[in-house]
Amino acid sequence: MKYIIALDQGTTSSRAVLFDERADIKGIVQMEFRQIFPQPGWVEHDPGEILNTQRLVLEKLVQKHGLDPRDIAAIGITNQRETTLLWDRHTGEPLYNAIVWQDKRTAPICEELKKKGLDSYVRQHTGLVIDSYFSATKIKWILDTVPGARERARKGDVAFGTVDTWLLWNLTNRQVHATDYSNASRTMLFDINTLTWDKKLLAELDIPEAILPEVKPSSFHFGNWTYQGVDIPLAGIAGDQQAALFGQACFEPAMAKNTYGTGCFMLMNTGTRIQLSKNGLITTIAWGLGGKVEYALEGSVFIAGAAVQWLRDSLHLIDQSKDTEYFATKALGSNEVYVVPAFAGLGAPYWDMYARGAIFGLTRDTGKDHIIKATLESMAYQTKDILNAMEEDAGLALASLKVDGGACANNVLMQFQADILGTPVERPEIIESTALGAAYLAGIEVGLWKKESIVSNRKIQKRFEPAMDETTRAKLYKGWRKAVERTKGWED
Ligand SMILES: Nc1ncnc2c1ncn2[C@@H]1O[C@H](COP(=O)(O)OP(=O)(O)O)[C@@H](O)[C@H]1O
Ligand SMILES: O=P(O)(O)OC[C@H](O)CO
Repeated sequence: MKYIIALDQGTTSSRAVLFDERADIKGIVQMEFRQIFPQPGWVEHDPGEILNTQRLVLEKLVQKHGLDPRDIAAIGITNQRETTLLWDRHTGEPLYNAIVWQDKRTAPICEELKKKGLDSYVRQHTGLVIDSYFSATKIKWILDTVPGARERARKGDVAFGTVDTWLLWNLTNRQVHATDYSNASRTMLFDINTLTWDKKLLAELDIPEAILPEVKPSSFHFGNWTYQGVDIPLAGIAGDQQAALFGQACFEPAMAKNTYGTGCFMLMNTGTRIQLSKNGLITTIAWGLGGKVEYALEGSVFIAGAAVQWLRDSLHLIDQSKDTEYFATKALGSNEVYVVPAFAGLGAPYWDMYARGAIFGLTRDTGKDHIIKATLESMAYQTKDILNAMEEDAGLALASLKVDGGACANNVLMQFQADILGTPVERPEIIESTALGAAYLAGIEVGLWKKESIVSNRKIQKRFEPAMDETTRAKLYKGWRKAVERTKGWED
């Protein structure tokens, strides 16, 4: 029996997932790591913790299942995207903590770019909107802030990477400095038309080209992880949301999935066509595979499951994420409270770096249950904002929404999602689509699987049918839009 391991380096935890030849999950080892909030709006990770937790879960998984390293056909890497690391090529020492995708400190740099009138250039070339979400301004901030950093970078002593690149470089014993097309397309420095780094944007931000990784297909033999003397191919890399699109077998244009993790990310395959959104979505590379690159439209919501963590860790209203289902059930039928979790500004389709969170509709009888329920519902409302934009861009209505990610295990949330969309919601048997996608990409490269067989492997576990009348749906959604309007531009 041969195995594939997926390394899923997420925003809040590092996971290693073991798949057998049938792509069934045989084991998962997971470790959370620290979220560092040095100032309001700033979010950092310790690069050493990212690496150590990821290495530990990988080694634990291999040991726990008594795997012979020769039976591990390949490893795939998938990762939280945009999060930015710079390190010394000689010592491996990071120049600064990893600046996480949610971090808002570079909003002023974005304003400068906007003032220079670069919005449409950025859109045309990178498919993105100018926002602190993407890596480019985070790189500039580190180069501007760490003494001597830019000089060292010019001399070729510094490497930049998103998390996949950091892991790959370390797992290959500092041999390979590379990334894949899907991750490169999240930097705001990569031209998605020509598939090259964009010289004009590099110059505007004063980022030396010498720090950049090589860009390769997502299914590719990047290098080896040597374990107990055996070389195991690192044969796939993709950003976690693109990996989930792959894992859900969304291979044809107009096929879409929505992942409910820390954030919420809906991606729709647009094939080999670059489609620019008229409704606040971004255009991204889905993957590079079989000698071509495919694209996707994406709606990125910054806070989804993270709002549930806020209920747990900051408000102490619940002990565990899954408790939300119990409390929300107690408040079913009451819909007057809205939580807008704009803790890190608002992403698609609003793109407001200055929005901040708020709770609306409080009355004397509002209790814990209502706030918990409204927090869950905020994920569904944000998803509706995105789906509306996507359907308008694509000129079609989705027959059903494919879901995955940690929070899609919540039945109350999924039923409300179907209700508020008026569209059925399909939950697959394997909700670890991200890891599955990374495993598939690696397995294809080493000849274990074929893309065609992946479609027949996907099984639905539960389908949620809409049960809400149109008048109620319209009334509730109107309330949500009103609430969102009032959170915009809160921070000066
Ligand atoms: N049953 C649940 N109900 C609501 N939220 C949940 C539930 N289970 C997990 N979550 C939320 O989902 C997120 C974890 O999902 P996961 O896909 O592991 O995220 P990530 O890859 O971003 O770390 C957490 O934010 C957690 O609070
Ligand atoms: O860690 P996740 O699963 O919330 O994903 C984060 C995204 O990749 C950020 O763009």
